[in-house]
Amino acid sequence: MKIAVLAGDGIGQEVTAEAVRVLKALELPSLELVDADVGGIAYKRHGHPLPPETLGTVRASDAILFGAVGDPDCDALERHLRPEQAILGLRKELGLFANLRPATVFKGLEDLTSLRPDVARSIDLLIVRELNGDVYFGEKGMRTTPGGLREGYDIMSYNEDEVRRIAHVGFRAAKAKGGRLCSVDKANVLETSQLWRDIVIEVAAEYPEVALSHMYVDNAAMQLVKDPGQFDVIVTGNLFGDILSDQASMCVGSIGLLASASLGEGSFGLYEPIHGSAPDIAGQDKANPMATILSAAMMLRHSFGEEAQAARIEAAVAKALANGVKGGDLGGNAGTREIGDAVLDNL
Ligand SMILES: NC(=O)C1=CN([C@@H]2O[C@H](COP(=O)(O)OP(=O)(O)OC[C@H]3O[C@@H](n4cnc5c(N)ncnc54)[C@H](O)[C@@H]3O)[C@@H](O)[C@H]2O)C=CC1
Ligand SMILES: CC(C)CC(=O)C(=O)O
Ligand SMILES: [Mg+2]
Repeated sequence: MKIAVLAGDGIGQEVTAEAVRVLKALELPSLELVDADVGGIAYKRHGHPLPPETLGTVRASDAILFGAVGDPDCDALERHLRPEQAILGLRKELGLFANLRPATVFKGLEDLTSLRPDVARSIDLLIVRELNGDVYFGEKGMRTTPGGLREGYDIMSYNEDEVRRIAHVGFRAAKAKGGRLCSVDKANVLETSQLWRDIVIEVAAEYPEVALSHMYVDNAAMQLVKDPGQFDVIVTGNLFGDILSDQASMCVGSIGLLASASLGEGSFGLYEPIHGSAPDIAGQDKANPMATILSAAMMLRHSFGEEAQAARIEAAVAKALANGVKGGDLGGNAGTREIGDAVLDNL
């Protein structure tokens, strides 16, 4: 069980340290953790946000525990040198095309979400976000219009195989979870989305037990706060999934609670909180590490088949929250380390 630990920038360092403490406390006999630089810190040390040494470490590992990348000092760099390219590069390079982002409200947090408690109580959602395509990976650049204006462009595209493989992930998840799959697109405007919808409908024929629906992304954003309980699984593209999952985090209380798994064809996976490096609170012991701790649980489940250990971590997080251990993101005053301690105490 060799895990590459890529803590990255800002609160990535702080939250990953707590997840590592939790993993070590499980005393798994074969656990091996190897640190590697990624993001802005890697750029500063090695001249690249995803140095070859880091890729080497990752390729020799069974899974990645990832913190976050992003550093305001690096925002003026050429795009290929910016910290965010590291996470995009890892996802693409390693073929991690399926990003699972569960959003479930923990018992006792129903009053602390951005929704009315009776609405929040119903949320038990999995967002399946495509991670290797869409506008994030299309041709992009700056050009000058015939009229002399500067123009930025980013090409949005999906080919049918890319849609088909993520559709299968969505259908399988929906089958396991409760039977409803909602495919979110913008087929009323975008050709990319029209193909997405056509292919999802094709794939649906293989999953007669799954109730498939389609929703435009603008409506989905609204429905997510109006009645999140209507969704079991949402399958959507890279951009829409990125946005809707940040929104879903506030339906369960905080972005500091949402974990994720990025998977490819095999057991290898990258596990990270859905949030970024949060420069506004970095280095202040204010970050909630629970999303990263829960990502470590997803890693044990998906990459190593350690269901009991994963459930143990999840139960410890739930108990810590039920005991009132809350960071500033949930209106409490527990620090990052204190939250980590509380999870450890409840393991
Ligand atoms: N996967 C990754 O590494 C990601 C990296 N980023 C990068 O992170 C940097 C900051 O981006 P933002 O748009 O500000 O998004 P962000 O997710 O870092 O922060 C958004 C807001 O949520 C708060 N927040 C985030 N995580 C929290 C936690 N664990 N506990 C308590 N509060 C938390 C922050 O303080 C901030 O107010 C940028 O450079 C961005 O590109 C953003 C998202 C994902
Ligand atoms: C920083 C971006 C590359 C990605 C992002 O916001 C995300 O994956 O949630
Ligand atoms: Mg995001």
